[in-house]
Amino acid sequence: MASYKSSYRESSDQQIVFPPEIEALKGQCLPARLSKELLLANHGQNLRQLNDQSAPSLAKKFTLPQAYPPSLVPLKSLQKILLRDMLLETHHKNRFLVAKLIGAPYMHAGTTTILEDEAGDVEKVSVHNFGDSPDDPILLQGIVIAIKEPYYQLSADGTHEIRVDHPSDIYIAKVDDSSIHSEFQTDFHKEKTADEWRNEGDKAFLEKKYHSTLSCYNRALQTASPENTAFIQNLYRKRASINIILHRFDAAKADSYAGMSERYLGRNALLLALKATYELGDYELSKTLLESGLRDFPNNPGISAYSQRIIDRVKEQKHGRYDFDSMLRSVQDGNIHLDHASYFCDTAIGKTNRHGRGLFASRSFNFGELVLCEKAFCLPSQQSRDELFNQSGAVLFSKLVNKLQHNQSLHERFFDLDSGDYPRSKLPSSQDTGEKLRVVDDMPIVDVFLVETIREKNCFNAPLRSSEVATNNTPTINDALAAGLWCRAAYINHSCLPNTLRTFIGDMQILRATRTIPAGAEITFQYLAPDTDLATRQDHFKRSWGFKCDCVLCSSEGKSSEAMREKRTTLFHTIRAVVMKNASPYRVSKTFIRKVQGLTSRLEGMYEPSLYDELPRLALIHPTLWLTEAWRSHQNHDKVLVYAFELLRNFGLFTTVVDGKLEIHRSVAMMNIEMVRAFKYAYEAYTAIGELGLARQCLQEGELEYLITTGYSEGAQKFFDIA
Ligand SMILES: C[S@@+](CC[C@H](N)C(=O)[O-])C[C@H]1O[C@@H](n2cnc3c(N)ncnc32)[C@H](O)[C@@H]1O
Repeated sequence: MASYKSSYRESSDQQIVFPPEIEALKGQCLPARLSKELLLANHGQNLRQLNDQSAPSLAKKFTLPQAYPPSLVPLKSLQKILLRDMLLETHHKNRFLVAKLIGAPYMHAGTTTILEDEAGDVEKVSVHNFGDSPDDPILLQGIVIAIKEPYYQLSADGTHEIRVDHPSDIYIAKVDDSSIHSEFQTDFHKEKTADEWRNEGDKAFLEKKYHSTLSCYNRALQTASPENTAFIQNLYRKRASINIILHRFDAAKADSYAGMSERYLGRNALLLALKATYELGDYELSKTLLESGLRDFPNNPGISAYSQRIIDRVKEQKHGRYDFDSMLRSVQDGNIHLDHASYFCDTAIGKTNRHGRGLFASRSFNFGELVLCEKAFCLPSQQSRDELFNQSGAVLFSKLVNKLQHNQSLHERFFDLDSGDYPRSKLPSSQDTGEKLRVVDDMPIVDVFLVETIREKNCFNAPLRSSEVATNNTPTINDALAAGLWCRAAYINHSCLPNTLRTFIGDMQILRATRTIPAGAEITFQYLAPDTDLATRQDHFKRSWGFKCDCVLCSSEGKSSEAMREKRTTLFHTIRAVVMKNASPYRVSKTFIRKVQGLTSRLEGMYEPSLYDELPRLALIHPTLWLTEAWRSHQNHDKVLVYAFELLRNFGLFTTVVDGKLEIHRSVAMMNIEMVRAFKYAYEAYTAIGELGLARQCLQEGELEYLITTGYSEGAQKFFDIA
């Protein structure tokens, strides 16, 4: 979680220092503006320079002096402003600027172009987070836009520009747009007929320029005669399919409904509505659409193809029944966005005593049982991961903004997430219903700074497949961790001694119980595997999420004197250094093993029994794992058993053998793949000394823990080396 620090935060943390002559311009109108010719010439030069450079990177740094809120006011309630009246370093509340884009756009960290206002003044404008793309720009030369509550930015080098960060602050003018009261619009918008716009859209579609297609279809719809319903409905259907391609599912759903006529309850419109609702995860509505589709068009393969998919999704959503093997196969084919529904209906969001909101069990869960399986709200694709390995937080941010910008129905789910003390704007309410308005001037309101704060506090780093932990401890580039966001799991609070463990297959997050969870109990997991040193781990939690962990382990560890904690940490590092000299435990002499054993016993003596008798002892985990493996390489089965059970005990899993049966107490146990290894080694050792009952029990226990730590049972036989 939270490994990426956004650039806007960096810049707001570090105040920009302006030279005095530039500082003096703050809050002033610009004394002398560049001429249109000069500005366009400079722009052209920038454009050429940019073309000479390598391709612009999506994750290129962007800077912003300070966060400012998006406009929540409809255009009709804002007052127009001209460039000449705008003040530098000022956010012009309650104002809007109407302008025509007169430069060719170039894309770097955002889209930069030149605008001209209604008085003929010109200025550079840079629009960020708009989802614009170099091959298929949205902010085309010639279009008219309104910038709501514009921010006039001054840079330390004395350059200036209109800066737009919130996509909902850009309004693209329609044909004959009365909301912006401008003469500007007419020359560009009225130059083609509806037919011509549609044909141009079709042409752009064939060239795969989907933004252009959309813009042409919009113009065709705005220009078409209202009587021409067949033409209009056809255009809605066309636009619905483009919206599906662009993942604008809300708009696709609305367009497909608008594309259904009474006479022609169109097969295509129905299929499009089915696709859009399915992609939005509304399987109940998809089911209803499917039923009418099967009734009216029984032989349509496109519609019938949804039958089994919808049945499966409902089964997953309601009962948590998944085919994990097929999920795994899909990911192996390089696909990370899996066609599965989320199961979380057996959990509930509630208030905790000290940690804000949390997620609670609505029923009891047995050890190993699936508690939740959630499809990512957003997880960048494999290609983005490879390209921008170190920038996955930036990619996630950009994808989140894009998704929210076009799918207002997802806002409640996302914007309800924790944003710490970020000052949220109060959304306006509808006069009729009193409901919060999330759309103003037909644009879903997206506060990009809020999106980033939510991302930072709520995202997880995920591998492509958690099974990698069983074979490979360091992920390869293809299996690299990428930042993603899962909205339900984001309510889960951290505990160092949690009751669940999360794993991943592609974009599905799987959560299993690591002990029995009674109904009503809070569900917790580890945000980070806790560092052995209390101060270091508290520091991680503080820096990344702003909290101090007060779990039983941290509280008890806090009662250990600082001197004792320091002694433990120092000895732990000494053991690590000694062991690292002989990195592999498989080729070491017994004398060397005994040396490590001696040091480990000393470390054990530094854990006060009064505090740790019933708790994990984190610093002892690695030494005892090493000793188990070292004795295993010498086939000393008795020693393997001693250290395997010591290892389990250090994880907080206490075992006793009573009447030839293993009894396990796991109420404070942590779990990871090393614990599964301990069971594997104990199974092998018991088998070797002929204790077959205990061997079987260790194997069964280990297999269940394998399922929890990797997410599924595939690969367990190989891991335990059993036929
Ligand atoms: C992913 S959110 C978890 C849900 C959050 N509690 C909420 O109210 O939406 C992460 C935030 O929860 C809080 N949190 C999580 N674990 C905590 C813990 N063990 N102790 C205190 N606060 C915690 C912190 O404020 C953290 O930034």
